[in-house]
Amino acid sequence: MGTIDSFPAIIFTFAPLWVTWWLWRFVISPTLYPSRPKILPYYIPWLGHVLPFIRDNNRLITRARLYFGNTREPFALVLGGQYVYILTSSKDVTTCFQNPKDLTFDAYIEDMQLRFGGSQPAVKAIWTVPSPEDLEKRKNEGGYPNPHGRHLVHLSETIFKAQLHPGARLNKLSITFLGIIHDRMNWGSTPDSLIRGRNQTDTERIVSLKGLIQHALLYAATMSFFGQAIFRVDPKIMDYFAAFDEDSWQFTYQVPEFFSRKMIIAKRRAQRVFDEYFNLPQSERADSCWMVQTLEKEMLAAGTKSKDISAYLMMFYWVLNGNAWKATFWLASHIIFNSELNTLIEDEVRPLFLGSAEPSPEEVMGCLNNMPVLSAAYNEALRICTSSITVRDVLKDCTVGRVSLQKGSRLLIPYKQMLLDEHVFGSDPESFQVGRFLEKPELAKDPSSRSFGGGITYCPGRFLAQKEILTLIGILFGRYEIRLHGGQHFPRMEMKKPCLGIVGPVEGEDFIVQMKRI
Ligand code: HEM
Repeated sequence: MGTIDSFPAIIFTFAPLWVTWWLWRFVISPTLYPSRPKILPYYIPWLGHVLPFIRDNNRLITRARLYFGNTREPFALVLGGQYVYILTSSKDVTTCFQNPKDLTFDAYIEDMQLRFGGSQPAVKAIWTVPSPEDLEKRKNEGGYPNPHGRHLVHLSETIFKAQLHPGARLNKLSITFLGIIHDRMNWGSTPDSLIRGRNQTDTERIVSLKGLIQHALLYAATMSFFGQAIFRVDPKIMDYFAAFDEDSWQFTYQVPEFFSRKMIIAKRRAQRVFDEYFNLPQSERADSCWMVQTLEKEMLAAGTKSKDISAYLMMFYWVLNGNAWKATFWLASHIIFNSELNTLIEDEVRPLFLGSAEPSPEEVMGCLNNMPVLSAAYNEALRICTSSITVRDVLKDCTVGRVSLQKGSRLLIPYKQMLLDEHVFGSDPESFQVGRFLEKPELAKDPSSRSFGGGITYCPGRFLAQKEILTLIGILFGRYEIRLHGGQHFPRMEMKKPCLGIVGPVEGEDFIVQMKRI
């Protein structure tokens, strides 16, 4: 009874407060401070837009963009009491990338390192700028050149680039990486678990497209970066990773353990493999790539322990493997689903494999780079399936476009907003149409085409990613005849789970294909 009586009292007390708050926030304040980004109205103070953001951030951001008249001016959301600015115009994004001093990535990456299992002292050590004495000592020990005296996090960015940007080191790694893809795509290499059926002479099979692609790319990446030893520690490393990756959004959004047990168990298993791997003597891991060895040496020299090195490199393993197989899966699916495109791609890639001798991975790669339909399909597939978001923290009050951003806020760049801009990519931007890039190949260089991000966090793996994706597609449609096995609907993109990279297919959805040797 008392509760019912007090209900109107609560309403009468809080309603005026709520109305005052709402008017201040969404009417008075924007009038007084017109240069600040406008905030999308919301109803519950502090919580703000948290729930719709987690449910489907792209839908919320699109709603906000349209609410503000589709001007693509920066606007703000409120997520758990924090202002989060959203950029949706390529011009503003370019401005943001030109200001890495005020708009930084450091706090976000530090937080990720801690959550990935790095200890406080190790994370502190890798963020500490080395003293001149330490630099001199490292130089004398033959450490990786550090002329600007960078702390290890920024030094590792230069190490990523030294391995992954075009040059001798990338060439060496690519020969191993692409060679393994060629090998895994051999008829005899497909694991039985991926084969659903075969004819008597085993010249035709029914296989899971997703399984085939995921297996070949994860295996090639794991082996070429970390060598045999990681499989000796535990041959199931790829399974643990795949199980973690399936629900890795729960990790990003810090979903409590009770609701994310499957992901947490898979992550722990994968992390244990990395821990044991980095505990092995280095001589047993001599076939790992230059970058892994160099990062390990630099981290040891900075005083970090093997467990912290393992946490850092497991984070790298995630970016290495989280996106490429998904992009390849979508590209292959679109080719298979569209018979006209299938024929065009086959016409382009088949001649590569018709000779009596098997072409070398480098020969194949050299040719794949110059195939207009394949190139257009690659760019279109990336455009459609990208859901990456770049995060920056506003360290100092600054201006982007016509609005001023306040120190202490966070800024997000959801690339999907630009990749689906019909003013750039033409009508019906959500549909897959190879013609967009076939007719205008220069679209791939448009500032709105940013599947690999930009600025200081511009994906250093983009060159390798392109090589692995094109190689796998080239072999799949060049060596084999691939057709859908019976009527199947096109696999759906997983839009219900938040995603910060390339979107995967809905759990359990796949294309089951007939694969025939030619
Ligand atoms: C289709 C495949 C891929 C896509 C779409 C992709 C996309 C991206 C994006 C959007 C970022 C920037 C994230 C941000 O700004 O916070 C990024 C960062 C990064 N990517 Fe990729 N990536 C792919 C494959 C790869 C591969 C194969 C590697 C490694 C060989 C790799 C290594 C990295 C690294 C190390 C970073 C962090 C860079 C830094 O913070 O300095 N990526 N990637």
